[in-house]
Order: sequence, then C-alpha cells, then structure tokens
Amino acid sequence: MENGAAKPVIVAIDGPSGTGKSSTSKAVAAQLGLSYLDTGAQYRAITWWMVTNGIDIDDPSAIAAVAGKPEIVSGTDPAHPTITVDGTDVAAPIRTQEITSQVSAVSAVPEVRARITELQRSVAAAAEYGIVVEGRDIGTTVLPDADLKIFLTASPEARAARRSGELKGADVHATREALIKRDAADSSRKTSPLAKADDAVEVDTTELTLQQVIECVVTLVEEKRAGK
Ligand SMILES: Nc1ncnc2c1ncn2[C@@H]1O[C@H](COP(=O)(O)OP(=O)(O)OP(=O)(O)O)[C@@H](O)[C@H]1O
Ligand SMILES: Nc1ccn([C@H]2C[C@H](O)[C@@H](COP(=O)(O)O)O2)c(=O)n1
Repeated sequence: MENGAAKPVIVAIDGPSGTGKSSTSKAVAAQLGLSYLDTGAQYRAITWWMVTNGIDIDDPSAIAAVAGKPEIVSGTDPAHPTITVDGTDVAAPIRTQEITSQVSAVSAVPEVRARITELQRSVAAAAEYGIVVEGRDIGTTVLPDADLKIFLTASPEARAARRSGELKGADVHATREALIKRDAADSSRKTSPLAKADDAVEVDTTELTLQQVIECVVTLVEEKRAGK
C-alpha cells in the first residue's frame, strides 16, 4: 500500500449453525473498523427468490436454470448489514422457517454456488480497510488466501440452547434436531461443503461467552496484523 497505509485484512469465519459466526463477525468487524459480509444471508436471499417465484426446490436443474436471474446486494456496514433482492429488502423474510428449511437444498446447486461465490469475492475485493466474511466455505473455497481463517464450533446442545433462546418458547430438542439435519446437509453436499480449512484456527465456543469469543478473534486478527 502507498503512504504506509495498512493492507486490508481479510478474515474468514466458518462453522456450523449457531456457533456464533454472525454475532462474532459483526462485533469483530465493528471493533476493528472492517466491513462485514454474511454469506448465509445471500444463500437465504436466493432461496427466498426461488420460493417467491415458484421454482421447484426439489429440481436442481430448474434452480440452476434461473440462478443468474436475481440481483442480490449486500450492505457491509457491521452496525447495519442489509440484504436486498432486485431492490426489495428481504432481511426479515429470509429468516422464516420456510426459508431456513429449504436453504440447504438451494445452496447445494453448483450454479447457485458459482454465482454467489463470485459475488462474495467481488464484495471482499471492494472492502477498503478489509472485511470479515462468515459462512461455511469461506476459508476453503471463497477466499482461500484469507489472512486469517477461524473455524467456530460448539456442542449441538449449546447451539440449540442459544437458538431456542432467540426463538422464544422453541422446543430445544426439535431445534437441536433441525440444526443437526441442516449441518449434515451442508457438510455432505458435493460442491464446497461446510468444512474447516487446513490452516484455520479452531475455536470451540461451547464454554465461552460471546464476549470471550470476540476478544479471542480480535486478538488473533491483531497478532496477524502485527506479523506474529
Ligand atoms: N459464545 C456464545 N455464548 C452464548 N450465546 C452465544 C454465543 N455466541 C453466539 N451466541 C448466541 O447464539 C445465537 C446464534 O448466534 P449466531 O447467529 O451468531 O450464530 P451463527 O453461527 O451465525 O448461526 P447461523 O449459521 O445459523 O446463522 C445468537 O442468539 C447469539 O447471541
Ligand atoms: N458460505 C455459505 C454460507 C451459507 N451457506 C448455506 C448453508 C446454510 O444452511 C444456509 C444459511 O446460512 P446461515 O444463515 O444459517 O449462516 O446457507 C452455504 O452453503 N455457504
């Protein structure tokens, strides 16, 4: 970089559902003045478009044929992340149970992954000061040259308890089963499955508070920047 400006830092945070990727990534990005990208929201957004347009989710070739049609735009301010599809704000509808239960099928289609991966790389390349990108395949496939790769884990029980706390009154057992089912689908798909990159730092968050996880990741980024 010219004038001694710091090189943009690219941080990849992957892991199964409910391990704290979004909460951690947003807080780390805000604390370090970086951009933030929620790649799960992009897969949810394309799933929302497929469902809204009556595409048969059980037909990968039907999904593949229209994967290039929706225009998905992600706002990367960690204090106010946004997501639109063809100009419509979909931040709320992409979090419904209807979309959550169908997103693994849509995101397993190679044409969908190619489209969204290209979008993710262009967002990361445009981040002036650097970016925290969270998802399932960021360290392995989307940004294999990331400066720092983190893989968050937590026991299914801890993840289910966290999610049930969010969805007030939700049954912890049913939530646990749904998480395990989605993780199995995301880990077993052929194209860029959920996986830990060989050079990722694994952080088990089961016994850690969110604040402890944030501090741990901030320290790892600062050490990277200092060349340690
Ligand atoms: N270490 C932690 N201790 C307790 N609660 C946590 C911890 N980390 C995250 N949480 C809570 O768990 C819930 C899930 O966290 P979050 O949405 O960040 O997970 P995620 O990995 O991004 O999940 P998904 O992949 O399903 O989007 C949130 O309510 C969050 O506040
Ligand atoms: N890099 C990514 C991010 C997400 N997905 C898929 C698989 C998830 O079940 C789904 C929703 O993600 P979440 O909002 O729960 O983080 O999107 C993926 O395949 N690759």
